[in-house]
Amino acid sequence: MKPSVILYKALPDNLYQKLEEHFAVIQVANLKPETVEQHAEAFANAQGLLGSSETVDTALLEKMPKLRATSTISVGYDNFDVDALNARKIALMHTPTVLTETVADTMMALVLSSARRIVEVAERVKAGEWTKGIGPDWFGIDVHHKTLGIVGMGRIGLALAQRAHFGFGMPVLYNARRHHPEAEERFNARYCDLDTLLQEADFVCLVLPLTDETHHLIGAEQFAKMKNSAVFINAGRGPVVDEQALIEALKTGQIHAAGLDVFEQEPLDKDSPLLSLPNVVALPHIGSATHETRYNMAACAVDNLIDALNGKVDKNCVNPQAIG
Ligand SMILES: NC(=O)c1ccc[n+]([C@@H]2O[C@H](COP(=O)([O-])OP(=O)(O)OC[C@H]3O[C@@H](n4cnc5c(N)ncnc54)[C@H](O)[C@@H]3O)[C@@H](O)[C@H]2O)c1
Repeated sequence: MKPSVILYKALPDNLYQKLEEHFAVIQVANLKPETVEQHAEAFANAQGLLGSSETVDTALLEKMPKLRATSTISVGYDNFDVDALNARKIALMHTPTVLTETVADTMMALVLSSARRIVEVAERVKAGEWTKGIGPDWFGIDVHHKTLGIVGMGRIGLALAQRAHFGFGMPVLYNARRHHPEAEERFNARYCDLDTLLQEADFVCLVLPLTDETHHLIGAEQFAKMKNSAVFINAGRGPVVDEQALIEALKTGQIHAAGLDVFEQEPLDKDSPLLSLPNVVALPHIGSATHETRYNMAACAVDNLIDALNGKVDKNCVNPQAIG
């Protein structure tokens, strides 16, 4: 008999079929308690779990006593209780690498659109305000040859450094938990402590995972250290930044502008002050959201679940040591 798996995200037809070749698939809309209640038997029998974005905590795991592997269609996995998975030797698979270049593109788009006010001025053109030659109230600030600071020099940070260095002639500073010789050799990136990066960078770009250590890593004290001309970019996870402090820094001119793909609460509240500030570009968490990349992530997650339920956790497994 094929192992049962719960799928909580829509998949392209061919990937759904592939999953069905290996498993008995039960598709559900989400992982909310009422959904779990409604499909209690399916959850009780499931050995695998595949989807994205929803919270996987001890309460859910208790409903899934046979679970052996979870596969998330994302690289970030802060929505999983990893300690609880480890305690039960449940594999957690994710999709690094396939989305790296696309997220770096999104970050560069945020850098450019925040500095050059692309969204704001395009809206003014659409509103019919371009009635004569433009003046300084339409101007932005330069990107090329400015200093780009990357907080979190991992896969995506490296791809961003490549774009900044080769594409825009930007000196690159970075802060991470360890030195990154590849970034230093290929992109002439300079390692520095966080305070130095905040003080020296014209663009402060965050692409960090959300952990206990990174929660609210950037708050009032950190914004105070940035240049008044600094542009702040966050494409990692919203709660890495104290959003109230960010709003204050933007309102008071402590920093120049922000480009944000992630927020403390998602979807962002329609009454958030961030949405009425002209110096903010706010995106709906689209870092990896292209047709090609989202397909590749889903395909990777399907392969990951097949591998994990066959005992293969040498690739794309977050917790191989816990599986034993
Ligand atoms: N906006 C989006 O749609 C989107 C898409 C993909 C990934 N992400 C986020 O980006 C994160 C990074 O992805 P990645 O593939 O580059 O991961 P990665 O693991 O390759 O890189 C993470 C980097 O952060 C560093 N880091 C971790 N904790 C730190 C700390 N306390 N201080 C300084 N540096 C620290 C690590 O050393 C590493 O260099 C993901 O965890 C995810 O949360 C967002």
